[in-house]
Amino acid sequence: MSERNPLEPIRKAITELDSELLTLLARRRALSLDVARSKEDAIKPVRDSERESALLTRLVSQGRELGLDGQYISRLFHTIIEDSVLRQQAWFQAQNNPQQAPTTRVAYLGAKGSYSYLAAHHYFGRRDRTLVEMGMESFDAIFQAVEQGQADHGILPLENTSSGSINEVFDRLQHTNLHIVGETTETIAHCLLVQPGTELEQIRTIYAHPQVHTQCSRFLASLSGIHQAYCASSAEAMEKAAADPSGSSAAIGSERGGALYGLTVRDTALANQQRNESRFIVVARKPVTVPPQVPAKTTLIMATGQKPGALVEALLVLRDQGINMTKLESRPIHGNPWEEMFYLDVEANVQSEAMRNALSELTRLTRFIKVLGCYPCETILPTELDSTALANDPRLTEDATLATSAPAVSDGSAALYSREHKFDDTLVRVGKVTLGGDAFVTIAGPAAVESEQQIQTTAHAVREHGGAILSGGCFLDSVGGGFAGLGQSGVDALCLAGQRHGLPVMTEVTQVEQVSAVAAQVDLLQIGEHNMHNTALLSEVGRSQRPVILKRGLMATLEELLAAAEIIMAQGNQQVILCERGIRTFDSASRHTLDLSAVPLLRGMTHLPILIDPSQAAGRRDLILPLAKAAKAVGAHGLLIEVHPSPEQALREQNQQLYVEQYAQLMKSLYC
Ligand SMILES: O=C(O)C(=O)C[C@]1(C(=O)O)C=C[C@@H](O)C=C1
Repeated sequence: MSERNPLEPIRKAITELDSELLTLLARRRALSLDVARSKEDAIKPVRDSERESALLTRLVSQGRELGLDGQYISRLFHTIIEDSVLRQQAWFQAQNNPQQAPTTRVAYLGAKGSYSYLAAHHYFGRRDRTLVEMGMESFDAIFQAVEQGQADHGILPLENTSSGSINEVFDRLQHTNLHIVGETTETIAHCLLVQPGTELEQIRTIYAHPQVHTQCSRFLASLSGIHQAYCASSAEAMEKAAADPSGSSAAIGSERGGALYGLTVRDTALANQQRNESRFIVVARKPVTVPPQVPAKTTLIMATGQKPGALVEALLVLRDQGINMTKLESRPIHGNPWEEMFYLDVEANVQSEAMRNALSELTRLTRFIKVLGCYPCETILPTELDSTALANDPRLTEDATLATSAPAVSDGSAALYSREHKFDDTLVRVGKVTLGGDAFVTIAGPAAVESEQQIQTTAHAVREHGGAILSGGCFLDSVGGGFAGLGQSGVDALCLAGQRHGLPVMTEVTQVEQVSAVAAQVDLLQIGEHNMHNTALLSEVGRSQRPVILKRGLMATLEELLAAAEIIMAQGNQQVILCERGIRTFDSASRHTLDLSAVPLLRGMTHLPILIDPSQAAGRRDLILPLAKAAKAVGAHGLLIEVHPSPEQALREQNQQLYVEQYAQLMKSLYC
């Protein structure tokens, strides 16, 4: 114990500060309800992105002055604002539906601690409603309990980011008179739960719900000699693991659920996908109305009949009314082989004029149509603070008129990359980042992922100074004995760093066999200059559904680069981003010669986005800043920048990776 710095008074001070923070948070929440009251009078929407942006920008800069990093501030305030939005929405909803009782009987799958149980508490907790819990054995029993009046609400999982749609619930929705009255999206953090003291090697059986099996299939496949047993719910799985007298059973479930059964966490993050989320719907006998201040979602089912173009015609109705569709799912119709029922989620209030028009038109076009419910949209996407949005983008859009006559492919039709095939610029979405629009996007990271620590530190710097995507090589050429990359463990470390720092991630693939596994993990793939002519690799990436950066070969003409892009696109993948990274010329003053004229030329020849990689072109740090500025000036859509926490100790490319301070300087001069 330190006499000079005794612990207790410091802890006391922290406890007092934390209490103050809580008081302030409660005051903020009360104010947000005052805002709701004011918006009710003015009929203003709950969400105001401009206000959020202004608020966050000020908080991030104020926080920086106090030594707090921007990522931390924006994450913290997203949670606070999300609470504010959801509380306001719940308040509006209660105003609009005053008949709601303070207590509600909720039917959910499984017993205490199941994911549905947690979702029910989360959803109704926001509404200050007291729950009478009714754990059920099946989805059908939930529907029946609400249909027959034993329960007021049912909560049902509808889809999951790893395992997809829950067909049983979709199918049962075809045959119920219940209404969807709400939704909630929950993070499903699967943990391996055991009795206290049980070690991994003692486990003989793992219990889990079949959906959970699917979501954790990769983790489960990595185990050998362990019996994997299915359960009707995660709660039953936990019950079984807790009741095993030998203590050699484990369950997959949530940490909070496990605690209810006296189980402890042995392993975490078991799901195949980093973002493992489930969307639940809430059903009731009576529909609710959603006030105009609250963003609404409407779910409908329809059968269009089997004439050509029937579905397209129906979807065009939505487009014509300016209604955005967020989900389209099809399920067989029982008794009508090969006929499909379509489920649609649209961002519209059923009482709005657009939706009323759409419904009356759709009634004319479909064989069957029914609104399953209109309810408040509770997926609150964070307002992203994009430093690029602050930038004054001087791109030369008129250069698109440089279009050369579009080349054709062998059957005479226009090449897929050409402006003749598609005149408008392609926008490629990578997570929440858009490449190819007006924004100038910087992708940054080390030449190679060297360790977890190195990529975490770099990710922090990339994010803190406004980088949009984190990059890092994992499979590298080792010509001349250089560092060949960490392979799969590098990809894992890169993804973890991206996840922690809220950045999508990009890495290069060099062999056909890597593509499907890497594409399942990262947000953006890259084909390096040495592989621009590797037709097998181009085709394989073309079959994947990940966007891909295609780098120009050292000795390739622009037409050859575009021909390589065509190979990818011909396989189905239209999300190709081109990258100029220097070509071989007679002059060795810099490693390669950055061909900046490629940018305006390519902008005429293709609709695909174009990036510049000044790090690889120059091969030396001092040229990166001027070349990056030039890239922006000639109309590139963004940059690839190499940055390393200590470049002199880098395992490769020591001369071209920026120091973090240089990277910060570069970002400042590009964006501020
Ligand atoms: O200022 C408002 O309009 C609010 O509703 C408050 C608040 C917030 O919590 O700060 C919440 C939601 C809006 O999108 C913007 C800000």
